[in-house]
Amino acid sequence: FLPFNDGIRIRSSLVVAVSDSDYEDESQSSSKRIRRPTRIRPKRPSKVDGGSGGNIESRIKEAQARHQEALQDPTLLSNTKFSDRSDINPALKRGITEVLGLQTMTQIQAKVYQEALSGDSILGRSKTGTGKTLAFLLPVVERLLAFDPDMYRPGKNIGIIVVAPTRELAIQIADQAKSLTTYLNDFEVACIYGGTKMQRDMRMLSPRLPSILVATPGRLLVHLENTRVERQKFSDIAEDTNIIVLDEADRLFESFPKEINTILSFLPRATKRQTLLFSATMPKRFRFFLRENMKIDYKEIDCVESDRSSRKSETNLRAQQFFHQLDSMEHYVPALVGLIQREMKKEKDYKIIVFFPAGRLVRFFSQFFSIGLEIPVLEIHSRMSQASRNRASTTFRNMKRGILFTSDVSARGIDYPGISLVVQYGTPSSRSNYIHRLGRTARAGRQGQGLLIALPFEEKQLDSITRFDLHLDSGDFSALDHKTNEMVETAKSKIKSGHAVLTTNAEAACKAFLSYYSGYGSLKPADVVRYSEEFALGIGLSTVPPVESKVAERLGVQGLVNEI
Ligand SMILES: Nc1ncnc2c1ncn2[C@@H]1O[C@H](COP(=O)(O)OP(=O)(O)OP(=O)(O)O)[C@@H](O)[C@H]1O
Repeated sequence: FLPFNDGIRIRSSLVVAVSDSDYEDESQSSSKRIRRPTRIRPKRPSKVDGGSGGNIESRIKEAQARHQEALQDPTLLSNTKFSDRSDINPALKRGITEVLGLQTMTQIQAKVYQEALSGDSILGRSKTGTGKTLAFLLPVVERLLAFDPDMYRPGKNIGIIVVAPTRELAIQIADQAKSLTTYLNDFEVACIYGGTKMQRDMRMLSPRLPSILVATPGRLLVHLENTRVERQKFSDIAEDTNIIVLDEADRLFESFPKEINTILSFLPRATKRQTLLFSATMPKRFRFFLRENMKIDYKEIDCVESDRSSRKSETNLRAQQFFHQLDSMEHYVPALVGLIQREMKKEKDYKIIVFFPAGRLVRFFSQFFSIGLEIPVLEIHSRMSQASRNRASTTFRNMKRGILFTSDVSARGIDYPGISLVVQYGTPSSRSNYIHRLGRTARAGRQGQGLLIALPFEEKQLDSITRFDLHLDSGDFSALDHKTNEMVETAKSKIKSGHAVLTTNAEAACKAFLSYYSGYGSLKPADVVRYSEEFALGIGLSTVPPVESKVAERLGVQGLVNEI
């Protein structure tokens, strides 16, 4: 974490009118394709947050089913029904029960509501899939409604800014805010994120400002530093925003420290605003960082620590966790194929997410499966255009059965309904990362499974995760049936002979493998190159494709690979 200077204003001296060019936000995307931004308008209940958008009877049924599922996790719900609380605005209650389809507050929702309504800053932690989104949205909207006109005027101020680390998560939060506020008048929700045209953001910010603005850090910062809305500097508008929420706060501070630091410096001082920080994980160094550097006097609400009944106390009780150790890189591809086939046979309504360590690996394997093995697979990673990302995300959300290959852009916060299995193909970089990826399954009382596949050289990394009570999955995935084996070999021979799509992506995947594992644990450069060569052979290439000398030097493998 970088040193943090909350309260010190860091401003760009140059404030320019918005240009027509694209801006990227999270450092992840190289795409220049443009997506129409989401203007989220309340009052029109729509198909959001797993809701059917159907008639009232079907929504009531859905709500009852959701409540029954929630009851399956004895640690999830509190004793408080939303309808029992007289201090929740009736219009918000309607949004919660009729649109979101919820009856009883979860533990985190009940605890945060109580505390946040007073305006205190909150550091909130509860396990993945326990309803943190509504836990922060409900009290802040309720507070906003109670503000005097000198604090907040609808359309003239942005009441609440919510920052989330990925675009999909920002969209999801905005969707939930829209559902919650469906029956409120004079209340708008807007969502801005990278990969879209700035001009379109402007249409969401003017002529009226939204009550809630959900944003990714990069795009928000661009507006704070450069934009004028109706001739007013956006940064001056933000000076009057008294409530800020940082969702997945540990990730935001870890990956975007400068951006978050600067964003907060544009807002009212910590003592004058309400700051809500949420995540399922609060690593020690993050707490230390907050204590040392942030001048926020926050209350801590930790629903994880209080849950001592569970041994696997940081992961979700309803997620069964398995691991499998690959004994040779030769098995990398067959084990992946065999595993997917096994799961497809095992569950009628399989809905599987497979996490890979890099976007280029995601791209290659989704094409290897879709083109080479005729097993359709969706992909989401930061190397796609935002439009394709959104399309894949919506498709997967609505699928009863399907497979998504993805990178860590989908690791946090994303709430795809009904995930039966989360596979982590390669040991994740940290405990937190493991918890968040696993948390895409077994949400809100549902059951699910997680399977971590450790590569032959990842034993040590796996050790640091054993505290999660992983059970061994000793299945022999790599023993493929004759037909599948033939298909794998045919796909590999296409790659060898220079298939237009597969070969290019195989080469990119191989470079990504080399690059990712070069910075990994205590692997020696010669070993990284050896494993990369074995990976290359496994996907049909004859060797690691040549890398630029500069890159080889950066990765510490100069002289060990072919350089150009
Ligand atoms: N009170 C409730 N009763 C039943 N289900 C709920 C309740 N509140 C939220 N949910 C459902 O729980 C699911 C997970 O909610 P949400 O995405 O807010 O979890 P989260 O705690 O933020 O998870 P993550 O840590 O992964 O971001 C959603 O499908 C949501 O509709």
